[in-house]
Amino acid sequence: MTSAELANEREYVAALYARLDALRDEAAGELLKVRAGNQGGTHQNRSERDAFARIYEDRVSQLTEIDERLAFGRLTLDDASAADSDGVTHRYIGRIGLRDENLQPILLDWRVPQARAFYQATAANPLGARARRHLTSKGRDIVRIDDEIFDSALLEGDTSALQGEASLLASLTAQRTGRMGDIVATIQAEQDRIIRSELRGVLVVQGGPGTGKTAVALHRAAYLLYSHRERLASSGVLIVGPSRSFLQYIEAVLPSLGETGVVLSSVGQLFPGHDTSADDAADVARLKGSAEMAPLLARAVKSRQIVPREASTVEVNGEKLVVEPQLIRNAMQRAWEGRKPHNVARAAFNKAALSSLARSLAEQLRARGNTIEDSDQAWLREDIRTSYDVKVLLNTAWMPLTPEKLLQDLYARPQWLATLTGDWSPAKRALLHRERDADFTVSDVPLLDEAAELLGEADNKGDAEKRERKQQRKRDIENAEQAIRNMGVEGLVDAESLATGFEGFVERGSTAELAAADRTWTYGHIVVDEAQELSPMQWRLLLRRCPLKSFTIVGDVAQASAAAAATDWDGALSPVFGDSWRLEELTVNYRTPAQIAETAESMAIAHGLVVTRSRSVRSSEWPVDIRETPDVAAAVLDIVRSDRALDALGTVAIIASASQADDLYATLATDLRGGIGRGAAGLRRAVAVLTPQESKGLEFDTAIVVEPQLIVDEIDRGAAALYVAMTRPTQRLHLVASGAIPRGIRTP
Ligand SMILES: Nc1ncnc2c1ncn2[C@@H]1O[C@H](COP(=O)(O)OP(=O)(O)OP(=O)(O)O)[C@@H](O)[C@H]1O
Repeated sequence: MTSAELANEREYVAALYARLDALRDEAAGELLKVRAGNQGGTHQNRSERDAFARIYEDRVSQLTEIDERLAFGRLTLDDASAADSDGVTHRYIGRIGLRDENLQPILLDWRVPQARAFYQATAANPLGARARRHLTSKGRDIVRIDDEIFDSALLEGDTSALQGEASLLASLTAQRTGRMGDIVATIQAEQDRIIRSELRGVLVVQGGPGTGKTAVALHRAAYLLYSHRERLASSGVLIVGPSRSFLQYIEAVLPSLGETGVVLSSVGQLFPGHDTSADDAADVARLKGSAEMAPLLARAVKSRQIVPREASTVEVNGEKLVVEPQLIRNAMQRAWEGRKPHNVARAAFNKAALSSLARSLAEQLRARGNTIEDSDQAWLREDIRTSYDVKVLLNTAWMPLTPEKLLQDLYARPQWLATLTGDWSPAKRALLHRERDADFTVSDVPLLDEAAELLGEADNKGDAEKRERKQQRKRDIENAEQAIRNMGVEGLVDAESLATGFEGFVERGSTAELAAADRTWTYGHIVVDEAQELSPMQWRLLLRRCPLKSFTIVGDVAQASAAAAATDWDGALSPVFGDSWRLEELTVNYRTPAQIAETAESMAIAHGLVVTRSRSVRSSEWPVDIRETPDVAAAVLDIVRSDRALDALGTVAIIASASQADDLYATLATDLRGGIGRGAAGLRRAVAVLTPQESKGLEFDTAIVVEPQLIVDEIDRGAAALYVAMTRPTQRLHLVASGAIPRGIRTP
């Protein structure tokens, strides 16, 4: 690399920033114009102008925010027709695409097909590229360039220029902030292939800890939103993660890639209106997650459609009428024929029962010598409908139900549960027992959803309104597309944002907002992270959210530690997707230094876990530190202090089983005061105290794993939990124990 080359790049990137500033000024000018013209016209004209004003505002802030690392790469391509005297063309790759005044591209969005070679070219398969250059910037300035040459003709005898991994290593050793950042500048070829894999079907990405599964899943979401904007704008993308703290950790990645229209949800939040984070004991969670809960709930609903054992007498306007059980049974039969959910079918049941009752009443009155014309049927029906006795009779036979009530009854009424589970042991039934007012747990969420599916909406009006809202959203997007064509601003604004701008017209909300609040919403694509943890009931829920079965599923079966989790993909996925899913593997560990990864893998293998071996891209200077001491808290404090002395701004996780974590936090908080936090709150502090479960998917400069043998012994699937804990650090791992050190750790 010569200083002249660096100077050239500085000049080019400075010109890109100049263009960025000009575009921003232009958008700001347009905004002023739209605002100035914002009087008069029809209501619709005004509303459209409001919408455009919002678009320009967004555009201005997007162009302002993109300032960091606007351009990060350059491809050198063979091009005989190029104006360049060397017969080569350069293409710059960045976070957004830019064109000059003559509409010639001067910067390519990283997601366009022409940018593929930047991520995938190799010397063996250069994909038309002769060289690739990584640009490292500080603020707006380029401070370093690193070249990879695929064509020997371009080498100037100096092969030390082959240092493509330099910017990757720089980003990997950078201090962790407690929030995940994007990796657009350094996406690796095996990752890029997964990111750009086609939208259709089910893609499963398996990889050991730190292989970039989460990073890849998020960049794939950004890629799909960009490449399939038309389809995904109105249906939306859902990203599911294991916990709120995990969502907090990843939430900045998509906005930094310019994508805000996704729904992020933890598994505990997938049933709108409930936000759960606590879970049941392992054996209870395992039962609640098992597929046998689906037929049990179906039986529970069916058993709430009750044919009376004996005839009953109802009073209608002073007239006594005997109602035989057969009349109710027949009405139920009619309702079942419609194959509708319980609350919806109830309307058909009521209708059929009321008609039969009206007929019986008419016959009874006629038998007594009254004249009843056909035209009198209507008021007879009305009399029956408003009769208190009839209401009680029909409601007892077919009560409207909510998912919450169904589940609470099932848990709090052991006798009813017993009638539904004749083949269960009493001990198994007891697992479900709990008080009616107990809080719902994460494992209840898919059961609530299953129940809601079986029950349907209690009032059909709600259903109709939701359908209308969805249709309206589709119409808004079509109108927005038309408006964009009319105003000649294609490429500047997208229909999704413009349609959202129409909400001034009627308060409707963005696709993401609508989707998040609506249980019956079906998404265009779903990304599931830490997917190995999902139970069969959770998979059923997710499938209902995307019947088109367009999924990206990432995880590591060796890290499966939830009670109802699967230990192989086939077992987890075949009941949901059959064999129509494709598997990709990630094999390079970007997070954990080699000596830590090896120790963790050795422990995992010694405990019988099937790990996907991966290659660490680096090692760090700190060997795994094992401390055996009777005073664990003092040792942890000592390690935290020396770690802070080594790296005052780094992040530290203290990972301990639940029985230890709270006490440790209480002890350490006295010494570390505001610098330490428990659970998700710890992620905003220098030191976080977490259980292995809470640490899932996260990473820290240093991890201190406390009483590792207790983690193995106390937690269901404890070895997997310890494997998760040991693979969190990017630099240093300490193990502190007053008791035994788990098998496999001393002999890496
Ligand atoms: N191509 C890349 N360039 C730079 N950093 C990367 C790249 N790929 C992954 N990383 C970094 O490696 C770390 C681990 O990535 P990530 O959290 O996505 O791994 P994971 O496979 O989901 O791990 P786990 O299974 O342990 O949750 C993150 O800091 C991520 O930013």
